[in-house]
Amino acid sequence: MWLALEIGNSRLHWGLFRDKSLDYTWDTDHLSECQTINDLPAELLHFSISREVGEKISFHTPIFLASVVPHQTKLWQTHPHVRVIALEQIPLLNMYPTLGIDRALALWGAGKTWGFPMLVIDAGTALTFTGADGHQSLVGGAIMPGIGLQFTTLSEKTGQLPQVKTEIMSLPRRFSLNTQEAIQSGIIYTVLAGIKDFIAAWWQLFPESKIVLKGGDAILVVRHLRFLFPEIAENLILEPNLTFWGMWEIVSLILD
Ligand SMILES: Nc1ncnc2c1ncn2[C@@H]1O[C@H](COP(=O)(O)OP(=O)(O)OP(=O)(O)O)[C@@H](O)[C@H]1O
Ligand SMILES: CC(C)(CO)[C@@H](O)C(=O)NCCC(=O)O
Ligand SMILES: [K+]
Repeated sequence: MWLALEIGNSRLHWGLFRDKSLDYTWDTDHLSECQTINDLPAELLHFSISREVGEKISFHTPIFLASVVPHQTKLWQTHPHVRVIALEQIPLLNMYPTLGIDRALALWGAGKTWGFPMLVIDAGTALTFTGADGHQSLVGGAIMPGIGLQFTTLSEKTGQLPQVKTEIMSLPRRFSLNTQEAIQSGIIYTVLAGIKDFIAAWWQLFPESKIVLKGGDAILVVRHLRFLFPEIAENLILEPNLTFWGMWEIVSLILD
């Protein structure tokens, strides 16, 4: 039994693995800077998870960590049972040194599960595209501000734009007559058009490629894509736990 800990820019994502199965997943907040690992033991692991999970894990349960937030990595490295997964441990070819470990793991996990070539779209804090060819070699990708970040920066960096709700249940009018809807329209339609365009460009290169979507905003993205571009949406695979599958692939090599 081991814990997978993915440290993203917004929060911590946890997974509890037993053998090949991912028994539970949950999210918690980042550790605050003043906390040390000695403050946490049980409390932290039990924080915001069910009693059922809490009883299964202890301070001694091994934690395999993949992080894209260096100062959070530092805090967790003081934990005696934490092992940090590094880019070099991922067998993907043609990686560049500053590639995010989350992107590499998600791509590796997706390719191992559904086959290469593969494109992963992560609709998280940042919205990223990451693709590999049929030889398990990184082709490359793109990074843009995620949906939540676009809303937040717009309100924070302007004098009179409000913070608007990110969860857009139904699509706004494209040409809006109020500020809130105009912001939603601008962000959601350009994000969806951008995703459609990247997918079209990828399928030009790799017509047979599967595409997998993950991240905090993935469900929102798929819902709207279904409405606007159903032929694209029906070919997407939604897998919230993609990074954990990538971690499982790597950790089972280590534990063998
Ligand atoms: N409960 C939630 N807490 C935080 N963000 C959420 C939540 N539900 C949906 N979101 C959305 O998810 C996005 C963040 O995605 P995610 O949680 O995958 O990010 P992350 O922790 O930074 O991971 P990554 O670094 O892989 O992007 C935000 O844009 C936010 O709008
Ligand atoms: C792009 C993010 C923030 C997505 O989580 C992360 O993968 C990261 O910090 N990447 C480093 C830069 C890169 O992947 O090229
Ligand atoms: K940064």
